[in-house]
Amino acid sequence: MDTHYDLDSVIRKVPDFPKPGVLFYDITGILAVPDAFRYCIDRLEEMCKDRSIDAIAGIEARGFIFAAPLAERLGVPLALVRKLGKLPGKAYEKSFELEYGCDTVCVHEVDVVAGTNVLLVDDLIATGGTLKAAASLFEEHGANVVGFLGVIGLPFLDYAQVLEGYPVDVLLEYNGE
Ligand SMILES: O=P(O)(O)OC[C@H]1O[C@H](OP(=O)(O)OP(=O)(O)O)[C@H](O)[C@@H]1O
Ligand SMILES: Nc1ncnc2[nH]cnc12
Repeated sequence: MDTHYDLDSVIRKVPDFPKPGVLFYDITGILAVPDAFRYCIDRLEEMCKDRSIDAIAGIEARGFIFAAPLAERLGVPLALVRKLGKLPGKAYEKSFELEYGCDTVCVHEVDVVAGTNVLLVDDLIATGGTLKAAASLFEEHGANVVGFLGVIGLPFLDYAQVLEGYPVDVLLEYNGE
């Protein structure tokens, strides 16, 4: 078992960013402390033990930071779920609503392999809209979404309801101000 690290102590809380009324949970504080970052990846890896995972999908941009080292540790391919206009190859697209806006996610068609088990990874899960849209990119083309992993969960924004039916795991939860 890894030594516990108090992640809350390094996550900065920024009121009214990027819009009035939003309390922003800033993971850059985790990245500034190697022990904290390593602890996150250790814990995420632990959560993947005894699960059948063929690939990791990481969500742009902050999700990439955690998804990439996790995929490398597990020895599985990493698919990048990117915002519109960023992928050079042929891509599937899906639009969705955010806590503070609207967006479109895309994935290269070649990274969606029918019949494979994909685990989706992000830094933070709020409404669950991003992950739900990302999941549909895979499921609509024959891949299985086996669950979602996040560093931070905001359950008061009801992601559990949006992602109902899937395993959802986070390292720590915040319940609003
Ligand atoms: O559960 P949801 O309500 O969908 O919100 C969570 C998403 O919002 C944030 O990304 P953001 O779109 O701010 O992009 P960034 O990672 O590029 O900063 C966060 O990194 C998640 O991807
Ligand atoms: N409150 C929040 N803090 C950081 N990232 C977010 N993504 C969506 N909501 C967020």
